[in-house]
Amino acid sequence: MSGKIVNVAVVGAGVVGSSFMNQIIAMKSPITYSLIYVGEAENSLISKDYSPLKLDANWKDTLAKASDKTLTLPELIEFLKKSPKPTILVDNTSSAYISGFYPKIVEAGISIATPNKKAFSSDLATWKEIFAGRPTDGLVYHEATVGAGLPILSFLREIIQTGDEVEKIEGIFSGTLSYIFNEFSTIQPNDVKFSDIVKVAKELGYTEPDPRDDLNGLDVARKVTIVARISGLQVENPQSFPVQSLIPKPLESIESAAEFLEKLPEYDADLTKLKEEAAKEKKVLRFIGKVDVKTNTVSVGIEKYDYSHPFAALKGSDNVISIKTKRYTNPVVIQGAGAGADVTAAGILGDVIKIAQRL
Ligand SMILES: NC(=O)C1=CN([C@@H]2O[C@H](COP(=O)(O)OP(=O)(O)OC[C@H]3O[C@@H](n4cnc5c(N)ncnc54)[C@H](OP(=O)(O)O)[C@@H]3O)[C@@H](O)[C@H]2O)C=CC1
Ligand SMILES: N[C@@H](CC=O)C(=O)O
Ligand code: NA
Repeated sequence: MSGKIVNVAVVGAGVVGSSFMNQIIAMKSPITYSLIYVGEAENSLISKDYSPLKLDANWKDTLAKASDKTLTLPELIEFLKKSPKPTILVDNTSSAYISGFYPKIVEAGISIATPNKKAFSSDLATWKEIFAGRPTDGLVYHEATVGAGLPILSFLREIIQTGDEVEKIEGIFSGTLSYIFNEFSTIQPNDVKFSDIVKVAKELGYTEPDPRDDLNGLDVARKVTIVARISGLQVENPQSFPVQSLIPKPLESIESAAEFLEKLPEYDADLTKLKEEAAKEKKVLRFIGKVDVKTNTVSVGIEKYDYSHPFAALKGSDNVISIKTKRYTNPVVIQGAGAGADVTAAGILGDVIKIAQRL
């Protein structure tokens, strides 16, 4: 037993955040992970004296009954700065507002574990600030921002640190779009409608809180921005390279996600035509992200693959990411579920453990 105690503050208890809470509460470990703050959008549990909150498997009921108002980010930072133990903030939201504070949080010596892609895929200057690496900075781990719990970022960072050089990364980076195209565009003909599968992907918890963030290609563009930056490319932002959107033009200006999903069936014919054209060539459609370090190019969009290609046989919400490097001339291929609450939460908790071991 090391006797080490690490304080943990959790923001966001939605699909992924709930699974994270269940896992951290159930986890047995020589390090004690002391939950001192759990905040939802409206209410929160705060341990004002930094003693561990008494939470068990019924934490949701306890949180629902909590009367503390959620701290604003500046208030939360002040609270965590005064924590008497090393502290990790777990951001389980998709909030750009919250992740906009990462540079300040890190500078305050607070570490971060998060599946939230926003800060890492916004402007390059923010990325540089977050990873400035000053000796007093908090640590930042974000494995679940790409491929959910799959070990993609840890693998990339480790091989690069040992002197390897990434040449090409290519693959299916979206659990949602993997699931949708695996069901929609198959080797055996089917009459599956694109809009129906989008709804199922949302029900299964694969999509972003607003599924349009998946369909417009931006979620994949964000992930590709992250792996490209780790691989050494100075990608300015996820809009600085070609990204294909699956949102029908007339639906681009609709405000609510609910109205968008209601109108989407009116445009099913376009993608059905595309898949039938591919089928005539004995091909399937897949949504791909590509990084070519040598030519400094990044792109995101639909591609056609022969029935014999491994991407054509993909199942469920699997991501498959192929990484070719100076040493791995035969690419390393990492495949597995790239979305879903439990696998994503495990990726975040794994990061919490890695941070705690280093604090
Ligand atoms: N789902 C998946 O498979 C994967 C998800 N991710 C990432 O995980 C993150 C969470 O996704 P998911 O759980 O699906 O999304 P959800 O919408 O289910 O959860 C987000 C939660 O954050 C809460 N929230 C928003 N703003 C605040 C705030 N200011 N303070 C406290 N809580 C807040 C929301 O509350 P409210 O609803 O009240 O606004 C909601 O409960 C996202 O960044 C996503 O990209 C990464 C990999 C896979
Ligand atoms: N919506 C995303 C969730 C993980 O990042 C996806 O479908 O891949
Ligand atoms: Na990952």
